[in-house]
Amino acid sequence: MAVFRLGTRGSPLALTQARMVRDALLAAHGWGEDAVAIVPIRTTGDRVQDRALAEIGGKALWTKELDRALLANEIDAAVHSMKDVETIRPAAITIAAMLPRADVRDRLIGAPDIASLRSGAVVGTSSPRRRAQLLRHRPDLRIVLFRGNVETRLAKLAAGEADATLLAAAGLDRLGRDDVGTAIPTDTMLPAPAQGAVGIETRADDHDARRIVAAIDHDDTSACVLAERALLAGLAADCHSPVGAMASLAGETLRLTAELLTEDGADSVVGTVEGAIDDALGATLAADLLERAPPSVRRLFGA
Ligand SMILES: NCc1[nH]cc(CCC(=O)O)c1CC(=O)O
Repeated sequence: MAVFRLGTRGSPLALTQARMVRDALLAAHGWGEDAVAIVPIRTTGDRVQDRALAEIGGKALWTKELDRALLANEIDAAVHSMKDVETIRPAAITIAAMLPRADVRDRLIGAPDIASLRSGAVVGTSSPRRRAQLLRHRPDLRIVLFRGNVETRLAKLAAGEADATLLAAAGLDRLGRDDVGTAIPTDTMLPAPAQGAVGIETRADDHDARRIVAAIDHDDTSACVLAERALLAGLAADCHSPVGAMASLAGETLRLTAELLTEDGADSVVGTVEGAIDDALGATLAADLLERAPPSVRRLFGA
């Protein structure tokens, strides 16, 4: 069999995730080391580090170059942090599998918890969700733009560019930095939709690649993350919107909680739905939230 080519971004976290996918494929198919090749691809999001994501085009920063490589048959599959994958994908690309989800929470680094940050403390983040959720609890905080990969952000913090920052536990753990920061409970900060999930995309018409990748799909993770993504679709939102969402499964029952906030965190709306996996829960919750949202929140969403 030809070598299976796995495209990925080149950041340390992305490469680690690609190796996790490679190892899962080797184990599932009983393949030797050389059966899967990791192909790093540089993305716009990696190149531009100094501006807010929304300013440099917002969408498709992390996926555009990987999409192109996939559609040009330069790779057979692409590995992504599902959190960074646009809500609406090209019809020729399909999400073929997800690895078991890691810790979905955010970790605060620089203070034991949000309440113990000093008055007026500077917190570095480029996430509108984290910013809004922090300001809701602590309107006195000063939020500064923090971008770059996980190591870059930790270095900025160490250099004193901020008093604290927030990072996904999943990314820190995968990089072996499980000693860094304190996890924030999800009822204080609802995570980003799809946080902690690694997904693998293939060309929609590549049935061999789909079958190869589907062998490592973790059903429960896929069900939860697809529900969270359906919510985003119902809101016409993406990973740059101040939205938190988290699904969980208890037996056959899927429970989806989400919240929408204004950018300053002053107004918000939260809701939960429960039902069977194929009950279109994301769309139902999106409609419910939009209906109940204060006008200040509703203005940020909707097609
Ligand atoms: N937007 C960057 C990004 N995309 C995925 C992760 C972490 C890994 C994950 O959530 O699976 C991170 C870093 C962070 O938010 O701290």
